[in-house]
Formats: sequence, C-alpha cells, structure tokens
Amino acid sequence: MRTAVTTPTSGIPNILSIAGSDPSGGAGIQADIKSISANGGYAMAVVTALTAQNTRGVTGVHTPPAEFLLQQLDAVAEDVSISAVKIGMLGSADMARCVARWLDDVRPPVVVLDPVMVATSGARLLDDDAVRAVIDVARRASLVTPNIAELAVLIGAEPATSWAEALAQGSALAAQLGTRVLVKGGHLPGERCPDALISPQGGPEGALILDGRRVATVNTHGTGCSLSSAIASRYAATADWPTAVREAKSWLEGALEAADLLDVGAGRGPVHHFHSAVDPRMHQRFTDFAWRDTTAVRNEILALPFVAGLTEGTLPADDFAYYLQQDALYLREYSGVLARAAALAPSEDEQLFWLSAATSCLQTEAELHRTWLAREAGKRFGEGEAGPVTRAYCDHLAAAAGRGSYAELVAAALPCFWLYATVGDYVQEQVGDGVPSGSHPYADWIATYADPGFAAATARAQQIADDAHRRASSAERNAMLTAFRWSTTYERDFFDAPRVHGAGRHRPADLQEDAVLA
Ligand SMILES: Nc1ncnc2c1ncn2[C@@H]1O[C@H](COP(=O)(O)OP(=O)(O)O)[C@@H](O)[C@H]1O
Ligand SMILES: Cc1ncc(COP(=O)(O)O)c(N)n1
Repeated sequence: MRTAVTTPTSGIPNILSIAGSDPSGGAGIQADIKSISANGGYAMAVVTALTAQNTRGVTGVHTPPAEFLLQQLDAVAEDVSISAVKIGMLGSADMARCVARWLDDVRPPVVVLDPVMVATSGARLLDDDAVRAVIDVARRASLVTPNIAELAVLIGAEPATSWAEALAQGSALAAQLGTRVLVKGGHLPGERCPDALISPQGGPEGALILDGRRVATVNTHGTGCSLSSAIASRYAATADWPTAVREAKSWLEGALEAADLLDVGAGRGPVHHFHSAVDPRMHQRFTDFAWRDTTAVRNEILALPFVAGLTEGTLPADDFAYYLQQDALYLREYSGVLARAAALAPSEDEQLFWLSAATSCLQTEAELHRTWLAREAGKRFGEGEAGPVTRAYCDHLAAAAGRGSYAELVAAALPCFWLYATVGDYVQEQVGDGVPSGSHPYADWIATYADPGFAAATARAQQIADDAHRRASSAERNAMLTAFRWSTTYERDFFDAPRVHGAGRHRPADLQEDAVLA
C-alpha cells in the first residue's frame, strides 16, 4: 500500500484535489481548497465536473471530456511533487476510469477517496452505472471515507440505521477493498457524532473509534469534502492515520461550531473553514455586534416605568431622589474607573479622553445631582449608602478595572455613555425640543444627556472600544462582550432600582445594621 509521504523542500505538503466545482463555495473543490489551506497544505485542484448548485440544491452538472481531465492531471503531475491526493465527485464511469488509470501511472503516495454520490441536499452526483468504476478507484486509495448512504451503496446493502450496523458495513467494505475505511456517523441520529477508522484486516480490534460531539447546526454542506481534504493534508504532515483523522475531525468540529457565524444561502450552509485562523469578529466592529447583541435589554430599558415617568414628568420625586443619590455614589466610582482607563490607555489622546470624561462625571453630570438633591430633597451629593444594584454595578466595573485589560475595561465603561445618550435622546424626542428648564421637573436631566457634547463623547468612547477590539486577543474579545452585556444589564436594573429598592424598600431585612454586626 502506498503510504510513504513525500514532503516538498518547503515543508508544506502539496495536496491535489480531484473533484467537482460547487460555485456556492461550500463543497467540492472550493471546500477542498479552503480545507487544505486551513490544515497547512498547499492546495491544487483538478476539476472533474462543473455543478450548478447552491446551499439549497444542485440544478445542473456539466462534465468536460475525460481527455481534458487527463490533461489537467498530467499538467500537475509533470511539474509538481504531489504529497497527497484527495478525490471527491467523479460524476461518471468515464471520469472514474480516467482517474483510476492516472493513479496507476503516477502512483501518488497517498490517496484519500470521498466516494461522493449524493449532495447533502439529496441531489445525485454520480451516474448509476458509475458505482463499479468508483469501487475500482477505491481499491487504489489509501483511505475511503463514505457517508452512511455511500457505504451502503458500495457494499450493496440497505443504509445502516445504527452505529453498530455502520461499523459492520465499514469492516465489510475495508475487507472487500483491501483498504482503510472511515465510517462517518454524521447521518445517524443521536447526541454524539462518532467516526471510526477501520483497517482492512477487519475485526473489532481493527477499528479506531473517534468519538465526537454533534454540533447543533443545519450548516453541514461540504463536511465530507472538507473532512477528507483535511485528512489528506494532516496525513501528509504527520504520516500517521489515527493522528491525521483525529486532527482533521477536531478541526472540522470547530468549523461546524463557527458555521453559524457565516450567512451563506438559505439552505444548508457551509462550515467556517478558517474558524481558527481568522477570527470573524476581526472584520466586524465591536460596537455593531455588541449593540445588536444587547437589543432586547435596551428595549426593556426604554419600556421601564422610570423612563416613562421621566418623559411625562410623573416620576415620583422620591424615586428620582433615590435614583440621583445612587447615581451620585455610582459616579464617584465610575470616575475612578475612567481614571483607571486613562492609566491603561495606549495613547496620549485616549488618556486625555478618559481623564476628561472622569472629570466631567464629577463636574458636569454631578452638578445636576448636587443642585437637585439640595433643592428638592435636602440631601448632599455622595451622601447615603449604595443600594444593591449600585454595589453590584460598581463591583463589576472595579473587577474589570482590576483585571488590567484596557479593552475589557473600555467595554465595561461604554454602556454608561451609550445608554444615557440613548435614553436622553429618546426622552428628548418624546418630550419635544426646547423644554424650558422649570416647565418640566426633569428638564435638567434631559438636557444633560440629550446634549450634543455628550453624544460626541459617546461616539469617541465607541471608537476607542472598536480600536481596542481590533487589537485584542480572542480571549479579550470574549471578555469585552461579556463586560458590555453585564454593564447593559446593570444599567437596566439601575433605572429600575427606585421602583424595586427605593424609598425604604432598598434594605433587605437580613441586612439591617444589627444583623450585619451580629
Ligand atoms: N452536526 C455535526 N456535528 C459534528 N460533526 C458532524 C456533524 N455532521 C457531520 N459531522 C462530521 O462531519 C464529517 C462528515 O460526515 P457526514 O456528514 O457523515 O459525511 P458527508 O458530508 O459525506 O455526508 C464526519 O466527521 C462527521 O462525524
Ligand atoms: C461538487 C460537489 N462535490 C461534493 C459534494 C458533496 O458535499 P458533502 O460534503 O456535503 O457531502 C457536493 N455537494 N458538490
């Protein structure tokens, strides 16, 4: 059996895909090229057939003359040292026979055959009379990777309905062909998605079971193509079948997990071949997807009785006093958090922005609190005890500051800007322009947050978050989204806190002074 691997001097194996074209990019040579590239190989492709297909199905197949297939194959073989060949759709008996003859001539060191017969969508990709010719190609392969339906056709049986039955069919096929067979569990029901590498010697000891999680996605178009190409690439790199299959399978699991990040077609979409090489979030603005991600919570904020009360001026003064008092306590902490962002900032410009925002918290914003609290509630700024939401929100910000990631801290700080600007604008819009101070009890609050200067500061903070996201590691990006979500949730609870915890309702019985002291 030909399993010696030739590695080009580059150290990067040259992998040739002989397969059909899928213009929608998820299966066939398009999938193979992506899979080979994502798995460390240099991808080449000889086209057996052109299909007209998308994620919903195949509408046509055009097969070039077999002589032209041979011309393509020879062009590659005459010039390039081929480390491994992956064969996919052969389409017709003629094409299969042509490839079998070429394999005999060239004898490439490794051949992985994915005996493509039907597309995931159900369309036939192999003539009925071509099965025998495909079996002849399979005898020349180092590994054959049929799915459940193809396995049944190759051994002339009904499709297996259980894993045990599939393994038995796989052993029968391996013995019949005298080559390795990978049995794939993708089309069987169940929580798990195992595959098994079966050696031609057969018997249970000849089967290496590779367990796998079933990823919950409909986007499985091209999994077989991608897997067989990945195995060919990893075998060319490792010269060990169990290692190659294990590595290819875990890579494919990641590609399936990231498949829903793509938006390709209305049917069974493709997997994300470059899930680990390219973080798709790199190309999206953090603020765009974080904003979309938190839409539901934001809508809850705008629907809060507090916001309606602010708009209509009907919010009880006690509730507003509780809110302002809590907000004054919050602003002292928040100002410190912004000063910490200044300390971590990568440029003088960003440092100045955060320092000025930290100052503005205690000056402009707090001015509103000072005057209102003194005038309406006879209270002083910063007096009183932080309620449960204020505490939780401040602790969350302090923790983000303490972890020392600028990106995470900026994401945690951003909702306070953005949501106040949003609520400010929303209330202003409802109330109408130019509310004279005095004619509406909360006119000063509205003026502070619907202010164009505040909108400009919010825009700058968004830009800084987007820049930080572009520089951040994958772990930091996750932390940014988590921090943004939590701050958004705390903002909602903060606006709702006067109703839940205000005016004597804010201290649970077990937190009374004596209970705490005891
Ligand atoms: N939903 C899924 N979650 C995880 N792995 C899957 C899933 N669907 C298919 N696979 C894996 O994809 C590979 C291709 O399997 P399969 O879908 O059976 O073949 P084909 O694409 O040729 O029909 C196998 O390794 C299989 O285990
Ligand atoms: C050109 C071409 N080749 C192969 C497949 C099979 O795709 P899958 O890997 O989903 O079985 C396909 N749909 N189109």
